[in-house]
Amino acid sequence: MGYAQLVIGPAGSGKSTYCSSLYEHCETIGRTMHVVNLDPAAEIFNYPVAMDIRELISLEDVMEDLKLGPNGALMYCMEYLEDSLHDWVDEELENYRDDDYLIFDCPGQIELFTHVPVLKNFVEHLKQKNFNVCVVYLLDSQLLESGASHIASRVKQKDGSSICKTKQSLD
Ligand SMILES: Nc1nc2c(ncn2[C@@H]2O[C@H](COP(=O)(O)OP(=O)(O)OP(=O)(O)O)[C@@H](O)[C@H]2O)c(=O)[nH]1
Repeated sequence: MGYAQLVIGPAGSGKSTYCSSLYEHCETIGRTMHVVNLDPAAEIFNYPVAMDIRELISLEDVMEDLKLGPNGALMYCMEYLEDSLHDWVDEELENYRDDDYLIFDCPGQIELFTHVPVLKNFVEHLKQKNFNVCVVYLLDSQLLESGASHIASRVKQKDGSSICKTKQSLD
């Protein structure tokens, strides 16, 4: 069995910092772990990148070729990743032994979790590949003082669609 930890949370909440600290900690205590970059927009890393979505697809290429903005291009990249679960992802996972620990540094855009099932399917795929999966959700602790100011409350409408409530509407 392999072990996987998905690190998620809003942009700038400290996901990459957490991954890099965890990597350093594991090095110090003599444990092996590998950090995977799942953010096609990431450019600078403070940890050795073991597996990198940018080897599969580049955000810049998508923006240029498909004339998309950064958010649309990110969505495209992640759906491309989903389409590649049984080839690129599986081939990359083959490089890791049964008892290896993988940490996935994920993109922060909330749409990837609310609008499309990409990350959910990614987790399901890891589980099918015999990975024991957990998720770490990071949040700036200062935001805890005022929940309504940052939590977008998803409300089901009568027709089954959902809307997001912002601070103003919550107030
Ligand atoms: N004060 C403080 N700053 C932090 C902490 N963790 C991260 N930072 C800083 O916050 C900024 C963003 O950190 P990142 O690790 O890049 O955050 P991220 O969630 O990976 O960001 P995205 O990749 O843009 O989604 C950096 O300048 C970090 O140095 C923390 O625990 N405390």
